[in-house]
Amino acid sequence: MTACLSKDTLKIGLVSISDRASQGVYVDQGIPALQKWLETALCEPFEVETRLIADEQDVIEQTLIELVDQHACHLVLTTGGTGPAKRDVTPDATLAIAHREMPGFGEQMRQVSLHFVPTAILSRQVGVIRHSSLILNLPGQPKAIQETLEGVKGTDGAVIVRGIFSAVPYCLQLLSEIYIETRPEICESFRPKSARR
Ligand SMILES: Nc1ncnc2c1ncn2[C@@H]1O[C@H](COP(=O)(O)OP(=O)(O)OP(=O)(O)O)[C@@H](O)[C@H]1O
Ligand SMILES: Nc1nc2c(c(=O)[nH]1)N[C@H]1C(S)=C(S)[C@@H](COP(=O)(O)O)O[C@H]1N2
Repeated sequence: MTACLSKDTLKIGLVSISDRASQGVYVDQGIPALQKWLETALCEPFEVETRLIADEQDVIEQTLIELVDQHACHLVLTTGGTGPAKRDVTPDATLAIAHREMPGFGEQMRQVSLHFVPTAILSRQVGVIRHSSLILNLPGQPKAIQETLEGVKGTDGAVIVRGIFSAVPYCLQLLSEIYIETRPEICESFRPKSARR
């Protein structure tokens, strides 16, 4: 296992955005799927702040602001509400509270997801920076969490299209100097040689 070198503990906000899960119509699978994937992929302990909320733009905005500004999450992952339906407003809320956009994350997620479903093009998911935090929208299907974070692999396990999490450790390092490593068999992360510790 790779040595964990960060002095600060990584703090991650996990936000499941679903009308029905938040009303108890079905059990939320978003937060458990996010947490499970992170436990598998990250080589070091991390803290989470979780929220299960309805598809209401003002509630989503306030939740993202709270997780970044009050809880100082280095990374916030949302799941759900990225499509074209009227109540799918996660990307709109994310952009409304963003300081800077990171278009590569949305582009790469759609690339990855097109290998799984032709309707991947319907996801309006975005990646943004607020202060020193990275916020990424993942689609709502629980299986989309692993797909987009980990990418597309062949039957032999070889990577066909890289998942977005490959770029997350270096992005966090550039934003807040936190240094995290991933387990390469799950998701190999990259940083320039000069940035490696
Ligand atoms: N938190 C969740 N837990 C379990 N399944 C979910 C969750 N969120 C979404 N799904 C599943 O993925 C599908 C697509 O997600 P999407 O975000 O578009 O939800 P939706 O159809 O707008 O409904 P809702 O907001 O009520 O979950 C849902 O219809 C549901 O089957
Ligand atoms: N990896 C992945 N991406 C996906 C999907 C999926 O199942 N897997 N579903 C697609 C569908 S059907 C829709 S409508 C959009 C938006 O989904 P959301 O509203 O659940 O966020 O995400 C797309 N992206």
